[in-house]
Amino acid sequence: MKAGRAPGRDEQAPGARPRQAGQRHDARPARDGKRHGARGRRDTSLRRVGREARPFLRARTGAILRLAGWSLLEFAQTFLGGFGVARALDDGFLAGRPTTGLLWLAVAAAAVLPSVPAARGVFGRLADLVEPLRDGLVRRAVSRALSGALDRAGDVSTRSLSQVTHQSEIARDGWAGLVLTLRSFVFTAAGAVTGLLALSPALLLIVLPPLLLGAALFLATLPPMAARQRDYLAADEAYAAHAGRLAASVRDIAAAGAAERTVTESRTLAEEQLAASRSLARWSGVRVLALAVCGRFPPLLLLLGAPWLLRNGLTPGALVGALTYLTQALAPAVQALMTMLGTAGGRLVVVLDRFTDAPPPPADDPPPAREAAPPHRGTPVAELHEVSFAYGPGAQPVLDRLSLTIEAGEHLAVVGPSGSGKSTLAAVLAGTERPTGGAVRWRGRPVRPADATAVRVLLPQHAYVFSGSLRDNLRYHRPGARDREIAAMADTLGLDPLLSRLGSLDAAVEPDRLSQGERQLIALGRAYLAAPPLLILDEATSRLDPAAETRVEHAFGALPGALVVVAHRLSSARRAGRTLVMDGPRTQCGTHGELLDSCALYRDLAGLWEPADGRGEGSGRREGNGRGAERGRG
Ligand SMILES: Nc1ncnc2c1ncn2[C@@H]1O[C@H](COP(=O)(O)OP(=O)(O)OP(=O)(O)O)[C@@H](O)[C@H]1O
Repeated sequence: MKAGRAPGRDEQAPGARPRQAGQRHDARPARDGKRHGARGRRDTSLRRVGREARPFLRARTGAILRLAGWSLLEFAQTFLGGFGVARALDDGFLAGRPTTGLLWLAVAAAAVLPSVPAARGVFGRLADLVEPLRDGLVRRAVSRALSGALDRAGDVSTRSLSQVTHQSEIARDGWAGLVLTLRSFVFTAAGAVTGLLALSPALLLIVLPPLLLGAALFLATLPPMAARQRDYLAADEAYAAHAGRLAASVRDIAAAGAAERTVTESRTLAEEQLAASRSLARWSGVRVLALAVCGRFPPLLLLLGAPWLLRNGLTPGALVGALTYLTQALAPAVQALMTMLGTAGGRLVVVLDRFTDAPPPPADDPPPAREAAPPHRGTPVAELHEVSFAYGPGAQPVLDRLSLTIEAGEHLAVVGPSGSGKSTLAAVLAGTERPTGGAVRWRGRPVRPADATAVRVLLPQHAYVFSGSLRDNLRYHRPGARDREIAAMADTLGLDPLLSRLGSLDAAVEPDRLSQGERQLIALGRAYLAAPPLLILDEATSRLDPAAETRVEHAFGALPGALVVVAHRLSSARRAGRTLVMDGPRTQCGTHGELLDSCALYRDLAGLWEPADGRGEGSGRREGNGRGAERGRG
């Protein structure tokens, strides 16, 4: 048999590993209801961040007031900038008094001078607001890592390390930028509006509507942009995690023949990332529109309304002063604020939410969840209808119009000489090879890759075991399996000696230090815990001794699903209710007794196997289900 050509759930590469118990950040959110889910997350994340921000800010009221004090200089500078220009024109140059004009210009210019000590003061006070945030975040990440280390190793420590180093720095820089920009905007806007009011209240009639409209539009884009930002980060993280696992498991993927599925998964993740970035870009477009309305429309409207304003008593100096406020102070401040809120602000909320997010629940918290409801005995689990298969257009068919029904509770053995197509049949049944003719159905429905994990487990000869704890290896298909279920499984399948040798379920599994038989036992153990509707063992017990194999097959035979065993011993075929004999495209199906009577190839195989099995056939014609050959072509 070709080991690992047909990947089953056990043969999934780490890139396809199911979610571990307690892993809260689902790297790849389901497409269905994705928006809905994102909305729910965003609402709670904003609320969570807001709830934690309020006491933080309350405790730093003094620092905020000191920062505001230094920022008053910015207010004065803005106010004098426009007002000085207006007075210089009206009272100086246009009134024929150039000296007065120059003096007012000097006043406007002098207002810039205090900006140097003001910047020093602002940055000094800024530290009082920013450093405590970072210290608090680092403290939180460290304590989370310590409690995580007590519970379990793994994801938590990786996440905490990123929080201590990278994410806390992003939060600190984002928070510092937000405070600086917000403060500057508030005092600049206040200075400009006061100046406009001082020059002529009518100016506000023209300037305020576009400013307010743009601000409203911008605020409306914030929640969806935060959600898109979060989706994008999640998609980015999912892709990065997938790529990281791929890099570490290229050999496993090749060994398990999971390349095609891995490529499909990579493509899906890349498409999700692309969709998230496109959506983010669309909202960025709306934000640019808001910026334009806010920053560019007021000066434009002022110029358009200039004749009306001048007719109604506005002086030319006041008009130029107002333009100075709009173009030199307000527009840059609005632009800086919106850019800040739209980029670093969104990131800040997302990153802070990671810290406010509750830590993952303990590993055993989630209730054990079977991946599929147990099938009713006797209902068809897998059906082949006139199935043909060849490895290439000109190649000899390996399967030729084979029809076969496998029912829940049934135990089917597949036997045949080397190269007769047993592994190919296993792959076609498992849906990893598509038939070139005919149809395969699972539980009455055409095979869909999306159903694969819920329907079947295919174990090849070479078992896939990964570095990690024994518990993680055994719970690979059922992350929620409890320790007592694992213990019961170990008892049933005969894993206890291996468990004792390794020490405990927490023991680290080093695949290279396990024998082939031990690896097979681990793979069989996780398949038993998963109890899938269809279990296909493609020589998956070949490295077990006959007694262990008997124990395992009896245990699997008692499960409610269907069991298909590519047998390499006569004893294995005799245990099955039915046996399918493959001889290239020719097949024959029947009970052990029927086949001994009617199938020369089976008799030959039985003769060859008997000595190796170490026991005679005796009168061992077991009762099968008596269905006989279903479809063969001789
Ligand atoms: N990937 C492949 N490409 C082309 N031909 C293949 C491929 N895999 C198998 N075959 C051919 O298909 C036929 C059936 O192979 P298959 O592995 O299914 O037989 P088998 O009964 O499982 O053999 P064994 O018991 O030796 O593993 C053989 O002739 C084999 O050479």
